[in-house]
Amino acid sequence: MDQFLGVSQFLYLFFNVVVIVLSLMFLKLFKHCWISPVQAQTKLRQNGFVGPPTSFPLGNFNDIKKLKIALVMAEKRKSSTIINHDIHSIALPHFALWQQQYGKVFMYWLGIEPFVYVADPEFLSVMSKGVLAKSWGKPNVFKKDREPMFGNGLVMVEGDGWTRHRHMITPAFSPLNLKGMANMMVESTSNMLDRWAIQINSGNPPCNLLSFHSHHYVGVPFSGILDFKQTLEAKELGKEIDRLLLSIINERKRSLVEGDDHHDLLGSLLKAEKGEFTASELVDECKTFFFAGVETRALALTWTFMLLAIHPEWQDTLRDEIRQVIGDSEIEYKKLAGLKKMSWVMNEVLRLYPSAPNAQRQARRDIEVNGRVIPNGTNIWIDVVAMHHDVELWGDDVNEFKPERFDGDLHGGCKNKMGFMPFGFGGRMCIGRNMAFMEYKILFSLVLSRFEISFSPGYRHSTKHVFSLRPGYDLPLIVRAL
Ligand code: HEM
Repeated sequence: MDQFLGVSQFLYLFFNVVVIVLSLMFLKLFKHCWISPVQAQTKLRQNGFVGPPTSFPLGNFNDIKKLKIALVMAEKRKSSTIINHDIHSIALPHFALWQQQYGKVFMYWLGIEPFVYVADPEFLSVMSKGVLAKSWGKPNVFKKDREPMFGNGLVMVEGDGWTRHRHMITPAFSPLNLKGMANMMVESTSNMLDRWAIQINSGNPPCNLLSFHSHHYVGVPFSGILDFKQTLEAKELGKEIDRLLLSIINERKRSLVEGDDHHDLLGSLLKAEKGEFTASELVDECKTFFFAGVETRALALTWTFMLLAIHPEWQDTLRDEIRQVIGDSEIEYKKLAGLKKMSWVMNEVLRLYPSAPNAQRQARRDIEVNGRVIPNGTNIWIDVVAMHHDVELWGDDVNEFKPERFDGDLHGGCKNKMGFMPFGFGGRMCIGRNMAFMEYKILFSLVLSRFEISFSPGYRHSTKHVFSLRPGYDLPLIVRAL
């Protein structure tokens, strides 16, 4: 009997502990999913942030999805020959609609995460003045998705860690190191163009330049749950890339000790950081260089090919400049600065079709902007496409391809300097921008000296926003040798 009482008391105690643990877990979940979002919404509303009605637990996901589907249907019905650079409502239909209803700063929700949308450069300018670069957060909600690509590299790292990483990496992008990389870029581009020439001679001239961009897909918040298989695949791929990079880094370290110099980014980084990064930090930085640098550059090149195909007069203008600045001699790093019109073209391409169509931050403390408080933890979505296509900032010709607007003006005549930000803003501005300009100038100097570009009749103009801003369809071009 006593034994039976002992067992039943134990079961009673066990049951109570289970109930208490489950209740605590439920309360934690309830606070995270319900109380905290309601508190955040109340605070944002009290501070004057309004936005589209939201519902639990998806926030505005369904509205975004519906608008995108409606757009795809409309696009399919549209004539295939129209090329219109007024792309904001095509790439980001939900933001275009909400902007009409709520203005250039408003609140919206991705699931249970509050976002403040910003397409007002004045607001952005005041907001960024109040926060040190190292004190900005990157939205936690995206971190899981981006982990396989960036790890805890410079794009994602925060606080003093960011200051340390940025300080150690900056020398790798110095003019001296870029100069060392220039010859390698000339050589590899020339080899690629030789292959183009062979392709053309073999009677296969149209060239689909979409091969320039990679096809990785980056999910949106909750995609881990909604698309479990893809998340798992991304994780596996991330691990495989880590292993591969680690073996390359170890090999490079060995050859550096033996005095074997490499003039690429990893070579420059290893020389500059003097062993202060751990092996896994180096792996993360290599991944970061690849994913932050490759897709953005590939898209800048892709959109430039498209715009130069529409504007053969700009191909001629650039050819004249290349003849004057470089002539028949080899391309040298120091001459590239003279290609001013090429810089205008690159800026104008990145204005109309920014490879990085948004910048994101997360407040790590309350931020006051003109008397309104963005509460700690709020995510901030800066819509670069909207600002680059804002008629109030650029004037009536905002959607025209006019590289000359950058003649003598780094901001292309934009009424607010923060309105043009293809490389981001503040201390976290793109570390690779000078490298990107160098590579762009080398590539187009070589391409335009040898080839003429025009559209293949199959081209259909459209844009698609999947993390970056990509062409909606392939980009078939006709490439003719000059
Ligand atoms: C056309 C080419 C490129 C474009 C349009 C571009 C654009 C951007 C943008 C918009 C940011 C975010 C800045 C912010 O959040 O305020 C960024 C950051 C960054 N970019 Fe680029 N980028 C390009 C090329 C490159 C290249 C070639 C590399 C390196 C090889 C690179 C490495 C990075 C890194 C590491 C960051 C993070 C910087 C930090 O947080 O301190 N990018 N880039």
